[in-house]
Amino acid sequence: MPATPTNVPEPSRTDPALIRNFCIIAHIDHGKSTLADRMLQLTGVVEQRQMRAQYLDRMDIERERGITIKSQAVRLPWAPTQGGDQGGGAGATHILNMIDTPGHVDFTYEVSRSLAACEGCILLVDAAQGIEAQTLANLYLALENDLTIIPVLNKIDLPAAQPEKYAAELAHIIGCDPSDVLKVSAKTGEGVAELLNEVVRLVPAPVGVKDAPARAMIFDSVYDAYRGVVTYVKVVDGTLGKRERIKMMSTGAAHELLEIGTNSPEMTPADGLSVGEVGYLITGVKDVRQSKVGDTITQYSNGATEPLGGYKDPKPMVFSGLYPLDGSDYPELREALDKLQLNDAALVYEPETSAALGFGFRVGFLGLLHLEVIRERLEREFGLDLIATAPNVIYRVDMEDGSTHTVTNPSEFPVGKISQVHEPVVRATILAPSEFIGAIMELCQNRRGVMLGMDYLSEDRVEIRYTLPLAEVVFDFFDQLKSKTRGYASLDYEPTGEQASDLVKVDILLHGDKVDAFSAITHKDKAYAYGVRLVAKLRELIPRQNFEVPIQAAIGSRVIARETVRAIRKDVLAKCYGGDISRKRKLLEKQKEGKKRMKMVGSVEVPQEAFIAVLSSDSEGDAKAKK
Ligand SMILES: Nc1nc2c(ncn2[C@@H]2O[C@H](COP(=O)(O)OP(=O)(O)OP(=O)(O)O)[C@@H](O)[C@H]2O)c(=O)[nH]1
Repeated sequence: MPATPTNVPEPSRTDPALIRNFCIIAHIDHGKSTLADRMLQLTGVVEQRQMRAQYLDRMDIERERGITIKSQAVRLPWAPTQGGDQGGGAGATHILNMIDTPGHVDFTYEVSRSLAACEGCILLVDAAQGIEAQTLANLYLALENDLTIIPVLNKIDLPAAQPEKYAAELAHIIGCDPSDVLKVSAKTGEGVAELLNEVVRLVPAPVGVKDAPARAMIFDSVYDAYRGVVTYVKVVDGTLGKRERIKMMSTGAAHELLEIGTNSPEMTPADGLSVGEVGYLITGVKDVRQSKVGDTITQYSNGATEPLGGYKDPKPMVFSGLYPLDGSDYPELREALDKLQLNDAALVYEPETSAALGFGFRVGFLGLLHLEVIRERLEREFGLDLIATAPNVIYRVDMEDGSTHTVTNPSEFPVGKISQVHEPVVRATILAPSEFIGAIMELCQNRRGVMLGMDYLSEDRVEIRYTLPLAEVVFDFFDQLKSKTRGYASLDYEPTGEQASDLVKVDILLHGDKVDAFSAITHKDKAYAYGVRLVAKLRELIPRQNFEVPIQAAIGSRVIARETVRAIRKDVLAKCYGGDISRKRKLLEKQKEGKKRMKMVGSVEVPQEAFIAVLSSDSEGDAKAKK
């Protein structure tokens, strides 16, 4: 049941001057959920007896089960002096909309849409740990969106807390006075009421044109098994009313508003939403791709003509083949992908067959993190065991006969006379303490980067900009960057087009048969190292067979590396003298078990582990060992 506070009367259409839209940004584990809990409690939207730890997270679990959905935005009524120490009676009741940002900054576009729905943010930092990479990455995004930033140190109840030290650090980074940094304990609730007062005092009220045609920005879109897609919006101009016909401005598609309302924190229907208000709407669409993050909603007739800025069509940048370990799980994999796509506008896939891995899908992702999240969800939520082929980007291949091929799978790289191969490039921005400049430059140089510039943000922090081939970024670049900078560097990149490069396809042959799953497109200078490394790795992983198995790496018909797995099946009974039949049986059973996990590739048995080991993300072109 909606827990409507009894003590605070709430106006149905809020005066924009009384609205404050804010979000909490923090490094992982710095206490964002705990602080949100305290706010729900203090503002009375969740009654004491219903309160339990991480209230909003609890809804997350429910959402997975399809019962209710996670609140992307919670409406909190707050009269500024309530619970504060100013005294003098309660002020006017304000509406604070706390907007959740997607957890990871790698989904920069989604995070920046959530931030665009706010006028201010709380920058939460653990008082025992100080600023971390994600704090900074989020902070810079908030600054880009012109948000008012309220610096807050959390966990001041901890004995290890060093509030003075970290207040100075925070103040230095955002350019305020250390005394402006608030200190709270989300655990005990100390300082949280004062923090809410500061949100009212410091965060600007939203501004918009009340009588204009409606313009609402979609900052999140969530699929719910019972209600279809729930779209979270911030109304920038005008008013959206119940049962109104609306239009998605990027596609022109029309929908009827079946329900509109706010979350406090359960969904509460309302008559409409107007300037500055944040809430949800339901149109009955069944697929988030029809209600895309960043799009502008307006009235169907006499609507706005100019969309709000910032809409980008999600475009897959990285592709990988996903195959069930057990071929009979293929229908389940298809079903799982269908389900995930309902909630993920950026996920695209099509069926694909591999001689080595059987039936699977070629799946397109926004980036490597997106890939990992999807893979993890397929395995965790749908119980699938998967093999993912090494991720690759999209290549454009011009042939001498004038034709052009778009390649999303290395095994489809055209044969014949190629005139030029183009690959996507990104503009990468790396922020890190200046002591790591050398290590970062070395890494970028190794990845075929071209430096664009470098600036000192403070005396010991730098911003380094590079153009890098996307293919070099998607392979463990972030991991390498983190390990070379002790976790301090943050990385952001955006696509900036493509460049012609000297690229070749390296094939791996087992006993003369090409193994499509191991084909890779690499820079010519790295092809040899890739071939040698892969072949050596496979030799270690492929057990001896009844016959000799040559393992070769080749560019076209030219073999660049070769190893051999010598013949002879391992006789597991060789050392087993005498007549202990049970021991013999055990050994044979064990051998049989091992064989079950083999895949036949042509005439060669390859253990699953070989695929997994070879395709894991450290199978990178340059010979740098992963730390
Ligand atoms: N002592 C103390 N512990 C706190 C405080 N705030 C949060 N914690 C603890 O810190 C841990 C992380 O808190 P969360 O609220 O889950 O952090 P989060 O930032 O939401 O983390 P993610 O949801 O994983 O990003 C939990 O074990 C909390 O109990 C605080 O003020 N004092």
